[in-house]
Amino acid sequence: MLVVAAALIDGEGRCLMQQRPQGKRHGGLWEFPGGKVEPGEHPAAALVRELAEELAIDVAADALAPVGFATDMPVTMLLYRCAVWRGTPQPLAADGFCWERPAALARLPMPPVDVPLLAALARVLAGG
Ligand SMILES: Nc1nc2c([nH]c(=O)n2[C@H]2C[C@H](O)[C@@H](COP(=O)(O)OP(=O)(O)OP(=O)(O)O)O2)c(=O)[nH]1
Repeated sequence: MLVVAAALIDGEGRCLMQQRPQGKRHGGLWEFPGGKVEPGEHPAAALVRELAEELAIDVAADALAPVGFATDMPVTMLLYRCAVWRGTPQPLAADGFCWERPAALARLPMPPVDVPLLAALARVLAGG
């Protein structure tokens, strides 16, 4: 299963994470917004679609920069970062969300595939 997700980064270097609804796989855990890539869909286009559906924001595909990928079978997740979008993110598909620096986000319970990707994001944002 190919999943795409976004690290939305605000002007203070904080990243948005959202809480998966109870009752879903990994319900209650904190995740990057995103979702499954549909058959034949370009991954960046899938992420633009998911961000519109989940957060009601407009993102241009060329504003998405790859951070890395990780696998926790059956999920392989591609993480992109994005610092430019139109609109104010709304938690349309989540139980809530928060903006925190990656070091603070590491304390939140999250699905296994997110752990190495959050660490990769922290390195990228630190410039290393
Ligand atoms: N969006 C997102 N999904 C993640 C993350 N980490 C992680 O393991 N996943 C998993 C949870 C889901 O199995 C899959 C994402 O698919 P989805 O969000 O479109 O699927 P869903 O569970 O909401 O919908 P469904 O399977 O009930 O149809 O990837 C993450 O950080 N962000």
